[in-house]
Formats: sequence, structure tokens, C-alpha cells
Amino acid sequence: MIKKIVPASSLKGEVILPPDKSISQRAAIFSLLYDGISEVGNYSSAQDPQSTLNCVQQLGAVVQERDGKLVIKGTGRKQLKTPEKDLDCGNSGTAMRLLSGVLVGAGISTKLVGDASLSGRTMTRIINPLEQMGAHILARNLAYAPLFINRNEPLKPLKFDLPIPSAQLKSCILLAGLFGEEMTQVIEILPSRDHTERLLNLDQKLVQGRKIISASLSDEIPEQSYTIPGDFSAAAFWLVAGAIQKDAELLISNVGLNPTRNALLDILGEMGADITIENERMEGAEPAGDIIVKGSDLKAVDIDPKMIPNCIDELPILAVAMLFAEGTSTISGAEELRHKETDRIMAISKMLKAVESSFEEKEDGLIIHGDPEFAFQSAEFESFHDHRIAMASAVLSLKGIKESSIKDAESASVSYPTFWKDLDKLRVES
Ligand SMILES: O=C(O)C1=C[C@@H](OP(=O)(O)O)[C@@H](O)[C@H](O)C1
Ligand SMILES: C=C(OP(=O)(O)O)C(=O)O
Repeated sequence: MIKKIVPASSLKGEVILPPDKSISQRAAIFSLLYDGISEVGNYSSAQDPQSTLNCVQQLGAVVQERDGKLVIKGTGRKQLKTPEKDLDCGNSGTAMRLLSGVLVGAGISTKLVGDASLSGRTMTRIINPLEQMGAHILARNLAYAPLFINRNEPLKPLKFDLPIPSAQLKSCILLAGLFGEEMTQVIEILPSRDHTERLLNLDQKLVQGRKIISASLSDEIPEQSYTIPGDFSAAAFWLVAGAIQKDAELLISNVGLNPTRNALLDILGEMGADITIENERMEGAEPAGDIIVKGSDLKAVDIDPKMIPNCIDELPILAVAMLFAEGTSTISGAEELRHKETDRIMAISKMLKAVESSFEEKEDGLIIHGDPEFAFQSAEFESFHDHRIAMASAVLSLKGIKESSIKDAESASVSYPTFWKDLDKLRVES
């Protein structure tokens, strides 16, 4: 689908976000592992969480909808079923990596498949440690899906220093570890999103600035009954859209505010954005609140590489904010972006090139020469079938002089099925 976007003179109104994608997927997987019934409110209808929900049903979870909640009867760790068909993770790296951990832990032999994008993303990062735990994993060219997962020997505990700050890798190993008699430990230097530790209430210790997270069979899996907050990574599009539009005022209600996820708030704050947080509260184990953003003058910023894991999915839209900020901004230490749904450094570069802006692409990031008066006529954007690139291009399109277009815009549904409707609702026509 090619989406045409007419520029807007401003943005006004209230945004109701899609439920958090990372938490939804964990709610499904952890409910499967809980030996009892969980009631999950506000589960995401986006493609990735729906892929995960289908997979957990194939593994034995019984899912019903009641009063807008998902009622999930789990199998517990001992009664998981061997799926009759391949587990299809669709576009979701989170589904493939977290489920691989569960399958290895449970000793279930099965095949995991994904779409073309997911089948092009490296799985070596999980294959190596899972093989150290006793798994045997066959992968195309030793790295790519489909993955044939098998474990014929006893599960071995692992003490694992995370070689990259990845919440998917961390969660994968901890999930496998939850099936072991002996304790598995993951050691994290740079904090990545901590939904797994929070929702499973895993033991965590800080030792000389490193976080050590432990998991074993003796950990009880908690019931997963809570309401999932709105997705901060979806809010990011409106935070930037509001910040760069003159006279904009957006209320983004019920946003997940997990501190390992929301570095974008600090970054936009440093850039001079007018952002207020209200009504802060807890939604189960996760903090949430409402955010008001108003249009303002932005200045350039250099992102500390240590912050990258806490804003990794927000970097495509942050690049748009940088384009309208006074001065030169830099993103560095973000090579992980090259391993997402597409090579996102390349995709951001193409987006910035489509509007003829001034920037440099680096191996691990970008240098963007911004200008609050930056203007372009119109552009034809490629989304590369990547939801975050499609939505970032849409926010940029609102600033054009004439209509722009975005290719394969339906990819937004991977995380945000109502994005295009929300855009129409919030825009104030030029
Ligand atoms: O654990 C998760 O839910 C996710 C972790 C991140 O990936 P990595 O762990 O590969 O960095 C993030 O990019 C992805 O959107 C969701
Ligand atoms: C990278 C993402 O997701 P995943 O890795 O789960 O496909 C994302 O949603 O931006």
C-alpha cells in the first residue's frame, strides 16, 4: 500500500496508544509458563503480539477473550505441548528469540519460521549460548531462520556475560534458565529494557555496576494478571511530531514509562522540547503516566552511546527531530540498528536523503545537520517494510510543502494498527 500524506499546519488532540508490544509478548509467553489462569487487560492487536499469541496457543496455552481481557490458561513449565505445526513468528524478533529460550528450556523439538525480514536477521547471538546450555540448533547458513530447535542432553546452567545490550538475548537465556535445576545467570553491563525481570520478579543484584539476573526452576512464575500500558515506542512518534510542529498540543494518555525504555524523554528534554508528564502511576509491575507535548524550538544533541539501548527503537523518529533542531546532532554506538527489521541506519539515511537534507551515515550511527527552518517540497519514502521507518517517514511528511508518499505503509500494523487513523484525527490541515 502506498500512503499519501498531506502536510499539516499543526497537531492537536488526544492519542490513545496501542498497548505495549514488548509487554504484550511477554504477557503471552509468561502466562503460558504460569501453571494457572492469568487475566491480561489491554493485550495488543498488532501483528507481532498476535504472532506470539498464536505460538503460545500451539504450545498449549488456552486463550479466551472475556470483558475485553485475555484469559490465558497456562500449562506451567512441565506440561508444554509439542506444536503440531511450525511456530510462525511473523515479523517478530522478540517472538523468535524469547520462544527459542522456552523451547530449549522445555526440551521441545520444533521449527521456528518467520517472514522474509525476520529470516534475514541473525540468530547467532542466541544460538551460541543456547548450544552451551545443551541445545542443538540447525539454522540456515548457521545464523538465520528457519530454526530447528532440539535438545537431547540435559539442560546445563549458564553464566552468561551479555556481549551486546539486548533484552531479547537476555530474556532468551533467562527463559531457558527457568527450566534448570541449577541457576543460570545473565550479567548485564549496559541496562536494556527490563520487562522480563520485572514481570517474572527475578532475582537481580548490582555488583560493581553490573546487573546479575538469576533464573532457575526454583523461581515461581507469577500469575500474569495486569493491564498492559500504552507503548512508549508508539508514543515516540507523537512526541516528536508534536515537538516539531508549530502550535501543536498533544495529550498522549496511558504511556508506559519504564525507565529502561524512555531515554527519548530525556533526550527531547535536552533538545528543549516542551514535555510534561502527569498522573504517574503503576500498572502492575510497570510505571505509566500521561504525557503532554507542545511545539517548541529544538536544539541539536549528541546521544551518549550508553543511552542507545534505552532508546533503540526510537532512533528512526529521533532522527526526524534532529533534522528540525538547530545545529549538528550525532547518534553513535548504535550498530545494533543494522540488525532490526531492516538495516535501520541505511533506512534512516534513505529517508533523510529523500528530503535532500544534510547528514552523514556512519557505521554505528548518523551525523545530522539540523535546521528549524528546514523545508522540502515533497518526497517519495521507502519504508523497507519496516513499521518504524514507515511511521517516522509519516511524521516527516507532515512537514512537507506538498503531498508526500510512503511505500508499503501497511507495515505500521506490526506494532501500531491504528497509526494512520490517529494521524488523520490529530492533524490540523494547512
Ligand atoms: O525485548 C524486546 O521486547 C525488544 C528488545 C529490543 O531488541 P534487542 O533486544 O534485539 O535490542 C527492541 O529493539 C525490540 O523492539 C523489542
Ligand atoms: C526491533 C523491533 O522488534 P523485533 O526485534 O521484536 O522484531 C521493533 O519493534 O522495532
